[in-house]
Amino acid sequence: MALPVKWHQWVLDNLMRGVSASTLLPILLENGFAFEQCRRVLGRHLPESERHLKDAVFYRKLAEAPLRAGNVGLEALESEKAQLFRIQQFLSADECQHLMRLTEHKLRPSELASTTSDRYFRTSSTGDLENYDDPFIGELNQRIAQTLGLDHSYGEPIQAQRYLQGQQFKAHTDYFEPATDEYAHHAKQRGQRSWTLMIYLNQDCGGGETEFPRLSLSVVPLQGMALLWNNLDADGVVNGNTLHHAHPVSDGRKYVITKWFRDQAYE
Ligand SMILES: O=C(O)CCC(=O)C(=O)O
Ligand SMILES: [Fe+2]
Repeated sequence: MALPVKWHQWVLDNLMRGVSASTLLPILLENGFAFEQCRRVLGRHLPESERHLKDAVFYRKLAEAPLRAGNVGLEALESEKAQLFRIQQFLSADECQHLMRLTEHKLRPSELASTTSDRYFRTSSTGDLENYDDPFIGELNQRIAQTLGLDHSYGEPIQAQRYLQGQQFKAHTDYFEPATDEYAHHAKQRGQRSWTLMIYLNQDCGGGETEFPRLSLSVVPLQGMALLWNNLDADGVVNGNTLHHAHPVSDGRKYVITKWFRDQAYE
């Protein structure tokens, strides 16, 4: 993906004014653009020593991580426009029941990383499962990290989401939009979001499908099934094809687990 036109022009204007590519590169990276995107526009202006950052290797490894983790039952739902997989029976029915009971314990209105004036954009409730002194949460965190082939230090705290009838999460991406306040605020400490792993805890609800409109794919909740996708491409550039919409629940309740990983670990 090329840089947005406005930023492309900003780079060209600065190069014309004599600002060095080495000065522009860190500014672009700080605003959430991937090294590969920057390299494409800065090209030969970058000194030889800065043309090949380690990042390229890091993001390629990140993209391959779940494939290298020796997962049984990893099925690709899409591999060209995005990396999207499912694993059926990732959790047993008993484990799902246990997590739903925990979730009911303490819920808060779900938050949004991006700013929108639409009060109905995300109407579910969130449970912060890490706050409970429950040994299964640690085990689940470990199972998720192992499945993704990533160290748990890259993970955000595990959450559950509960949707009552009529509740939904409208079309959004899980990554932070580069060059926005949202990116500056959320990515400041631990960088961009990379992989998402979510698990459906029940299937006895109407509606609640997770639709990926740019992949022409709609996933119906199935108890215990995990969906995992890379919010970045293999160059570390945010992948807009991962746009997804948790459709309104038309009957009953829907429960899911969500776990996001970052491209920087906890210190
Ligand atoms: O509930 C779903 O189907 C999707 C949830 C989701 O996209 C999210 O929490 O970011
Ligand atoms: Fe999402």
